[in-house]
Amino acid sequence: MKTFDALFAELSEKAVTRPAGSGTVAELDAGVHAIGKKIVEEAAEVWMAAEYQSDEEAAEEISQLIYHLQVLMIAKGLTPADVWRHL
Ligand SMILES: N=c1c2ncn([C@@H]3O[C@H](COP(=O)(O)OP(=O)(O)OP(=O)(O)O)[C@@H](O)[C@H]3O)c2ncn1[C@@H]1O[C@H](COP(=O)(O)O)[C@@H](O)[C@H]1O
Repeated sequence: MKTFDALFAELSEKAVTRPAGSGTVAELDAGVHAIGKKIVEEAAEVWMAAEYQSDEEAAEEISQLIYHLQVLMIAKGLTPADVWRHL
């Protein structure tokens, strides 16, 4: 099972190596404005799934929101430690 840190390491490497066909690379190239819109969209899907769908579907939407938040962190040059220190 993938952890937050493992996904962040994988996405960070893709941002550097830029493999063909990577959705992460495409999203990074689209820029912070586009990533921000994706985050808002995924956050709404999390809300709807939590209120009206199964726990499994809610968990899947939460995983997608985490993914897009990580892409935004990488686009901004933020590390998990930059975030954790505010918790
Ligand atoms: N965990 C994820 C992940 N979660 C969500 N997503 C993206 O977020 C989108 C969410 O899709 P939705 O269900 O909201 O459907 P959608 O709105 O129709 O999607 P789009 O039309 O916007 O693509 C998916 O299409 C994926 O592009 C993810 N893309 C990649 N990963 C993981 O990131 C890693 C790197 O991926 P690549 O960069 O693509 O190699 C791999 O381990 C992947 O498993």
